[in-house]
Amino acid sequence: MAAANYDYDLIIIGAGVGGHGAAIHAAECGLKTAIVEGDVMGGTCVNRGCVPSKALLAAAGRVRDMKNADHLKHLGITVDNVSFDRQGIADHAEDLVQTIRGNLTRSMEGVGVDILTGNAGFVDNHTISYGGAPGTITGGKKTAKHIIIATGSKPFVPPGIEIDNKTVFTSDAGLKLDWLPPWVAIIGSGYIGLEFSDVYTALGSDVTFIEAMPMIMPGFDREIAKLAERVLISPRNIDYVTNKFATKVTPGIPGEKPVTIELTDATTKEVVDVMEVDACMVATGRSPYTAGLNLDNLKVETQRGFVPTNEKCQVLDTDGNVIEGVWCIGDANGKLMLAHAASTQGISCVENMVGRENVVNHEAIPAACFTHPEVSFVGLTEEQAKERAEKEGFTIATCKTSFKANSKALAEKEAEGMAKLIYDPKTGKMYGAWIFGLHAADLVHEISNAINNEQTLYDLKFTTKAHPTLSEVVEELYRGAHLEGGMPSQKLAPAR
Ligand SMILES: Cc1cc2nc3c(=O)[nH]c(=O)nc-3n(C[C@H](O)[C@H](O)[C@H](O)COP(=O)(O)OP(=O)(O)OC[C@H]3O[C@@H](n4cnc5c(N)ncnc54)[C@H](O)[C@@H]3O)c2cc1C
Ligand SMILES: NC(=O)c1ccc[n+]([C@@H]2O[C@H](COP(=O)([O-])OP(=O)(O)OC[C@H]3O[C@@H](n4cnc5c(N)ncnc54)[C@H](O)[C@@H]3O)[C@@H](O)[C@H]2O)c1
Repeated sequence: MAAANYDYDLIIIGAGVGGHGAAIHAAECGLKTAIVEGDVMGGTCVNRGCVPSKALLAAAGRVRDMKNADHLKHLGITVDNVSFDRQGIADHAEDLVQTIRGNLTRSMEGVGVDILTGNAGFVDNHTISYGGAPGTITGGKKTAKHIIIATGSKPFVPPGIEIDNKTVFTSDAGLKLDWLPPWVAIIGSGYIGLEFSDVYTALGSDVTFIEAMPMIMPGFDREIAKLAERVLISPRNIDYVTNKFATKVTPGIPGEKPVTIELTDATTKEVVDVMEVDACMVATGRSPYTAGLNLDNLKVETQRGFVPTNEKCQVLDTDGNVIEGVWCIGDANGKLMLAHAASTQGISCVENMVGRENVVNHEAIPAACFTHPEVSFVGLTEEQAKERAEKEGFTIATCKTSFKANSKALAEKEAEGMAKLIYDPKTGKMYGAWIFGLHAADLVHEISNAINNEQTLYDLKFTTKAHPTLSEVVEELYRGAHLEGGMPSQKLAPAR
């Protein structure tokens, strides 16, 4: 039974991972819930993002490993004639998408969430209209006490770049792995660019990065980016240009006519080169997918397309006031464009709806780039932490450890890597952690959970990990951190 006078307690617009997380939790909390999807279930992550990209990375990673004769020889192994089937790898990704899309849909049906189809937009803050063809809203109307916008994002393509989805494409078409261009230029060296460079080079393509910022991997902690460059870029068939914008990209014809890319210097704004390559992937970020929601009816003005929200993900009107009953989560609010951030925000909104105060700490949300080896982090870079420390008047210190000191990594002969912790030596508060190395994506959670639970290094310094495990990399960080308040010896297990 929904709240008085409404069809539902909660309607969610968009069935991506954010919408899914909110729907499952709402049903568990006893809220009568519906989710409206204008396209296929699962959104970006399942259909055009995390899921197919990780399937490609898994297969390409195996190819890279098995072709790495040097590494295998050190383990006493010889493998001859490694080959792969491009279509087979593409099929693996597509099969996984189908499986996870089915699981996601059934999991919502299983807890009684109503699935409505068609594009949705607002009539008012408690009413949506849905069911028309994309871009139109002509179907039925439904009311709810609460409405969550979870409409996600689409690839951002800078002006001047012509997409033909064959020789010039974004991740949407790239994930289909229709062909393996001998030489591919990737515009943007963020998450998507890096992960695709890992896939392409493992499968034999050469890569050139075009990056607008003065350095590649500009979002990473500088020290980690330098090491990542030494391992992920320099030894591979990858080169790069930095401080250059791709200002004009013209598609080609595979095997006949090259793609041309006009490069403009970011400082002088002058065209400095025209590159010719076989293909070009555009990985220059993503734009919120909020058009068509009829946000005017709520007096909401988007900011570069993002829906303005407060710390609880409640939507704000043009005067900055909370619009009662309307929430926005995931890529559409732009707080942190990651799948698990979207779903955590969704759960948090539901908690607030049922009267349990909740605010997501985005500095405790981990992130990872699934290259081989992986990069992971939580919180701030050292550069950001220094800036904050200066502004807020505290000190920061860093502590580092190498995977070369870890027995498990050495046993695997994969000891190229480092971990770094950024903390306040007085309070033991952790502001950020960065890990580059084998299974970094899994290792970061211990630290992100600790930050979320507001644990300090005084709580963690002498915790124990099994030996030999990669987790001892994190143990090394905790033990190596210098605490000005002395050693927390009372935390040691009592002697027997
Ligand atoms: C190549 C790639 C790899 C990625 N890899 C990772 C990764 O490894 N880890 C990670 O954490 N993140 C990853 N991401 C990011 C992740 O996919 C997104 O952060 C996440 O999908 C955002 O979830 P969301 O629920 O906000 O939106 P989405 O997943 O985009 O879902 C939004 C849904 O809303 C629907 N919709 C939009 N408008 C309407 C409307 N008006 N009416 C009805 N329905 C509507 C859309 O059709 C869509 O299904 C990746 C992204 C890409 C592109
Ligand atoms: N493993 C993961 O969690 C994962 C994987 C893929 C994508 N994602 C998400 O998807 C989103 C999009 O990823 P992305 O890699 O496209 O974006 P990004 O923001 O990570 O990187 C974009 C890069 O492109 C550069 N750039 C922008 N315009 C340019 C231009 N005209 N010429 C040259 N360089 C230009 C930027 O300086 C930046 O380095 C990210 O926000 C990320 O959160 C996450």
